[in-house]
Amino acid sequence: MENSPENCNVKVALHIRPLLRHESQNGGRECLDVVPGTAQVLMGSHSFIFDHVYGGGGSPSKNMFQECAVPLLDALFQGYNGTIIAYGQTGSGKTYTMGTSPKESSHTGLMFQVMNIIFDKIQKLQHESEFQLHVSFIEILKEEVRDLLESGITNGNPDNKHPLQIRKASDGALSLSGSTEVSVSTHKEMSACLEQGCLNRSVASTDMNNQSSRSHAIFTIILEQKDKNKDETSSSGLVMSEEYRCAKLHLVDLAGSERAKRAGSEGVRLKEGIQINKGLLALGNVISALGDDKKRKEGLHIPYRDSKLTRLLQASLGGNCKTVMIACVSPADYNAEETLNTLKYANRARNIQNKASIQKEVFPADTHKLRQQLRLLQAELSHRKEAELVEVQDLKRKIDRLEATNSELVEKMNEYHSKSARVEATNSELVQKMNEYRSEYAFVEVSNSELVQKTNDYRSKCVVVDLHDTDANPEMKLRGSPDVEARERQSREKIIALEEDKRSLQIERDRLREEIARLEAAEVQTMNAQNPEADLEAKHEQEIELVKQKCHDAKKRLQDELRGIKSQKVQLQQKVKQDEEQYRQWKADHEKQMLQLKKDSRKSEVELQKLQALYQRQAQVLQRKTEEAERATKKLKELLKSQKLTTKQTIRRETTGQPRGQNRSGQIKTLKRWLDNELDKLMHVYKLRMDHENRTLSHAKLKEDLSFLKQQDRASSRGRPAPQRGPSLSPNTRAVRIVSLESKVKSSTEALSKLSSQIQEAGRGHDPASAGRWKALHSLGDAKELLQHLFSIAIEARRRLLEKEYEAKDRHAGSTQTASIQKSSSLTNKLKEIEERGVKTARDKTPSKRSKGLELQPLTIGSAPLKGRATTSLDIFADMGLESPLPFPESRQLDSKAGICNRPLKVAFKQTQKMIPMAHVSMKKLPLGEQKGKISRWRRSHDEWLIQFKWKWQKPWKLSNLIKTSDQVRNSDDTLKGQDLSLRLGPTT
Ligand SMILES: Nc1ncnc2c1ncn2[C@@H]1O[C@H](COP(=O)(O)OP(=O)(O)OP(=O)(O)O)[C@@H](O)[C@H]1O
Repeated sequence: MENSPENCNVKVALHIRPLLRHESQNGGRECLDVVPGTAQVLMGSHSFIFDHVYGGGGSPSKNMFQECAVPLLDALFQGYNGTIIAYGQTGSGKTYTMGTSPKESSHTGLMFQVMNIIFDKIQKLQHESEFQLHVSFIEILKEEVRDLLESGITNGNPDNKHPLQIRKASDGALSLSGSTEVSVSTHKEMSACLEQGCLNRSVASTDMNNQSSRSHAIFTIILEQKDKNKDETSSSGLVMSEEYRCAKLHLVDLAGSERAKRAGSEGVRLKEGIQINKGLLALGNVISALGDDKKRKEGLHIPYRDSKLTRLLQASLGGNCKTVMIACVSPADYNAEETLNTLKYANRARNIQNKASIQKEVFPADTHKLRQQLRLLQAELSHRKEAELVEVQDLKRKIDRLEATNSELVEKMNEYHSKSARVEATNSELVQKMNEYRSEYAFVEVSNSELVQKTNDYRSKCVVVDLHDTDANPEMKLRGSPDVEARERQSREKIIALEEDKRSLQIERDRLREEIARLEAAEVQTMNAQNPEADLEAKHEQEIELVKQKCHDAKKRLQDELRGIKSQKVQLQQKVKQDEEQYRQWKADHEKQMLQLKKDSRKSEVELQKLQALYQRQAQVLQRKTEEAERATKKLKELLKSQKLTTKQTIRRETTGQPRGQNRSGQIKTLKRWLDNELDKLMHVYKLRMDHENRTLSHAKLKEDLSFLKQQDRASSRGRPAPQRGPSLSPNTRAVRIVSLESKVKSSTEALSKLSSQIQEAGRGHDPASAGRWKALHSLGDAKELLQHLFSIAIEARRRLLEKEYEAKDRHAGSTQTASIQKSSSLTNKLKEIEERGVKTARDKTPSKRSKGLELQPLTIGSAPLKGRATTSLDIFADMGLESPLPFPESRQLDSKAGICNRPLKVAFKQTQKMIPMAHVSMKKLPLGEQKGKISRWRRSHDEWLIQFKWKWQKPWKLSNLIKTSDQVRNSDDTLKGQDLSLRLGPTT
């Protein structure tokens, strides 16, 4: 993924904010001085130099973006990771500088401007590259990493969310598992993410800062780009691979260090402050370790793992990143201590060396598509999840509502129950009262009837008394008695009272009746009132059942969908795995092809070198041959000269009349020498002609090969199927071979023309049928001597011919023998196999019969030498169905050596082969010189044939060895021949 890293130091800029109103009101004075026109800051006796100083007499703050952020943005588009870290005590202006505040004022901060530039750049470069942007926003609060873009966090209350885990990838890069990466395509979308995160960030008021950040925040912009012009296109037009650059820009707003006392923090704020200081301390330690040259060189441990903050900033501090640290300080003198600390750390951070490299990756074409697909699917999945979440929440809300209604109803029901109990109690009271009244009424009735009875009795008694009185004492009646009157009055009063009682009792009875009726009505009403409640209850129960059913259905549906999503996820994972596998496969194939190509090119190079060596050697051979031919021509000339001289001497002798018998033996010798010379010359001409013929043939062959290769080359360059003959060659090999063949053809043409001129020169005046050649013969005696000499030469030639015939016969017999041996050996092998199979079957059946197989061992052993012998060229020819042009007499040595039996005797006798005694080897009969000549002739022709064969069939790089050995043989032959020739020519020349 990465190319060679580039060393770059962490750039440090100092940002001095102005004195705040409350600071100046509290009598705060500025304690920092900036040396004008430089980036040097003085604080008391301390002096610090930074890369840039903004504010407080340094460069204006507005320059900060151009000088600190723009280079990082340029690097981001080149593929480098970048980080901007704002560091400093609480209230020193980090959030203000970075613009990580949800307020409008954040628009002056770096983040807002970074976004502007990024989208401007994308707009400008969109014709060259494809871009994709993602953002993530996290905070480290109380040593826990939290996602600020996760849905569900509101107003910095992420307590209900799980903290993110830091994971280390196989390449050593750290990542946050499960952090939200939002794809953004517009400035608005990105700033919305920033705003959302800022709102979710933990902020609280302290004595030092009204809006103090309680966490370290990291806003990451991930820029993926694909160069449109850098696709590698294959000949078929398919895109083979794509180059991707994926770089990240981290914008870090740290929480400020604070003193609990000055910040006035208690409780939660105090705990937060402790955690913030812990993280910053760890960061300070890392900066110290990295900023200390000595420690760094000694390779001492860097305590990245001491806090989450340092772990996450590991790449930015001493890693693969271009980093700018903005140290924010307050100029107020009562913050001097903290400011000095910040300056010290910032100064140390300048020594930190990062190794930034371009985050480049080459993917196969479909990876991009797959990534997009994956992204789409992930988006769809999250969309679905969200939709499901909404649905579930709806259902939950519904359930809550229903449950509330249900509880209300239950409450009401309970109320009704208690009411009805109360009513029942009242009812029973009433019933009791009614019964009481009834009993009272009954009693009243009884008393009433008693009274009526009594009244009636009285009345009747009074009537009886009156009648009696009137009858017995009329005077009394007249006078009237006071007792009777009193009694009468009493009775009347009694009656009136009773009447009165009766009336009141009747009234009471009526009232009670009314009361009873009312109570009965009330009871009926209560009964009626109880019934709707039950209805309502039943209704509610039904509703609850319905809702429960709905919930159950929804749950089931959700479970099904979840299952579906899970299976989709599994499928996706499998697909991704498959794609990865395919990619791996492709990569492996590609690497294999690359290796093969490298191997081929290496081979071609070696081949080229070998062919060059071969060419040089051929050139040497040609030169040698030319020299040889020149020597031969010279010799020929000398011979011609000597011949002319001899003829002249003879003529002179004849003309001067010198006595012939004087130097007879000398004359005869001269004649013989002349004859030998004549024969040699003729033989030389024949040899030259034969050479010419052979060379013409090989020249034609070379030309044919050359034209075929050229034809092949032309066909392959036009993309047409090339005509095939023999093994297919790579274009490089073919080109090399064409060049070598062309040079060969050229040299062969030159050699041919030289040969033909030599033939012409040597053949001039040497016609075998020419009668002029016998002019030197003057007498029959001379002729007889010459004839005798010729006869001995002819006899010698015949003898040689005969020997050759014998030799040919021997060879024929030898090859027949070899064939029969091979046949018998194959038969033996077959027999062995059959027997072994039989033995095996028998062994499988009865293990005791195993020994039988061992009896056949000699046969196997017998054929072993044949099998085990070294492979010769003859075997190769035999394998290929070819015959050697001159079979080497070694065929006899296949199974037997002179006088030595190389196989078990029994087997040797069984087979038809013969042992060849030493004396029978025809070569042994020949004189040493001739034998050498014969072998060397055979070897020469064999080698030539072999070279031709190898040219045609073998790999060219094996030729050099062959030619080497062939040259060696030839050189030794030439030496022998030279010796032979010199021996023969010695006395003549
Ligand atoms: N360069 C500046 N010009 C004017 N006002 C500034 C500047 N820098 C900071 N301030 C003001 O100082 C106050 C504190 O700033 P800020 O909140 O950015 O500090 P901080 O370092 O982020 O503090 P903390 O670490 O507590 O979050 C704010 O009211 C801010 O408006």
